[in-house]
Amino acid sequence: MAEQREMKAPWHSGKMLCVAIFFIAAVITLVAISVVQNKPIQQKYKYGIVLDAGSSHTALYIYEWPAEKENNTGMVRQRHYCPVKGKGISSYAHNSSGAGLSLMHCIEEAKRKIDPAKHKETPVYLGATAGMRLLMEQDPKSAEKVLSSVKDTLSKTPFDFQGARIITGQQEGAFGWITVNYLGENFGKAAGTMGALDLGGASTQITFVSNQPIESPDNSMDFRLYGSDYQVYTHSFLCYGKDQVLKLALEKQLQSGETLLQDPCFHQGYSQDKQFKDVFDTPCVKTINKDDSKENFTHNGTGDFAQCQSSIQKVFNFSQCTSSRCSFNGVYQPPVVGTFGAFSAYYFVMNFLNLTGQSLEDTKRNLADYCKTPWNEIKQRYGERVKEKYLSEYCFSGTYILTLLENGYNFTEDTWRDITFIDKIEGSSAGWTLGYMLNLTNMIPAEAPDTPLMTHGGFVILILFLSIFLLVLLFLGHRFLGRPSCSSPKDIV
Ligand SMILES: Nc1nc2c(ncn2[C@@H]2O[C@H](COP(=O)(O)OP(=O)(O)OP(=O)(O)O)[C@@H](O)[C@H]2O)c(=O)[nH]1
Ligand SMILES: [Ca+2]
Repeated sequence: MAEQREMKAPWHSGKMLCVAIFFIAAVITLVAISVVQNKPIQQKYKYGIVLDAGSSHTALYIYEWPAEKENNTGMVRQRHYCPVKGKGISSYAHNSSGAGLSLMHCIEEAKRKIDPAKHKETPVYLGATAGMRLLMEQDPKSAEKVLSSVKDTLSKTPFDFQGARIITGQQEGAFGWITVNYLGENFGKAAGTMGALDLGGASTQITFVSNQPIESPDNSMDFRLYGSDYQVYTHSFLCYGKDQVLKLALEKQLQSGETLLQDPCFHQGYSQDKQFKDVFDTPCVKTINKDDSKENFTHNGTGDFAQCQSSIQKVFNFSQCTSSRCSFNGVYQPPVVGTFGAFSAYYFVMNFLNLTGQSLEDTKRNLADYCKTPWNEIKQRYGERVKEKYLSEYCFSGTYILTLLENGYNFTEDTWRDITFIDKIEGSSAGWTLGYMLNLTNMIPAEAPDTPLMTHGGFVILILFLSIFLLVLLFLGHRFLGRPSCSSPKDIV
């Protein structure tokens, strides 16, 4: 009996412990199950649409991101790209209603790509760049009509239309810089940011964080992003996109009133009759120094890189500079520093010419070889897969890119290595559109978002692990130590 009394107290406390453990395990398991059930494993996505109304063409981008992580860097990704058929919206100056209509095919595609239940909450933005800036300068009434036409079309879509406007060159540069650094997840990190080089058809932008104070307020933008302050140098050169520079270069060569143009930037054997108005019909070409009685000129190629470079240098003014240092045309620019991502036409051209990832010297040598290749050989080699207009211009465009980077922005043999020619980063195109949308939807916070101590998945796994651990503990306790603790009184006797 004495033995029985001695055993009674441990049996009672053991039973209590046993019940407590069962209770805790059950509660934890229930919590874990409810956590798993309440939060679907499948992410909920949000969408945003941006139309890039460029000078040469318009493109529609659909972006998507997990709804619960919209403030984290690198979360927004490009889901879909739709190139609008035909030319840019500024080409509809004399047929403005055509501008809105031209977007319909891509809008229909966007409707199919995005879940109809999400259409109403999906913002759509249109930003127009240098082509519309030039049209606004040349013919503001037509520019307004073109903008009204695209606004009209976009406001009739099921999406949440947020406006169609001409963005400034400064915004274009800054948002391109935000895009590449957002996709590269560079914000808030010690490693620093990447500069952005964008070459369009009608303008070109250079944007980077300088290691010197920025002398001109027009070229300076301040951002606080993810807890870090950035002072960015940016400049957009209107008329220095590759299509407009071609017109400037032709105009310089046509100034003598010739109707036969021997052009070193085109391949030997290339010969095309062209209209003077195609060269002079732009506000970028100011001097109208032609013989009005003649409509056409013959454009012949001679294929000489060195002469092409000297001819292109004439479109830059290197002589006037009122700041401590300039790029060209009297525009202040601090020395280039850090890495750069070069996209849009920089990529199209350098990728076609296979000139990415080479030293400046090799790039020049290879480009010189390409330029001196006769036109019929070029057509034979690439004619099947490349549009003839693009094909004829690669020697000119490559030479312009080298001249702009080396003589214009002052990249050297050394800093040339810091330039990467990029098309996409992690599947999303490099360009201003993503940065523009992130800004307008307030998705780039000034401060780094509070990171939860643990991800949702990690929390679920931890809870399950703890539950299993407690059950194992209970089993072991029961098996080896606690026979008395979780057994019936009969067993003890
Ligand atoms: N070779 C080649 N050129 C292209 C391609 N796509 C566009 N281009 C040309 O490259 C130049 C720049 O194109 P984009 O970056 O789209 O220019 P954009 O946005 O229309 O012009 P901006 O308003 O000045 O930015 C233009 O001259 C285009 O005609 C391509 O796939 N291959
Ligand atoms: Ca562009």
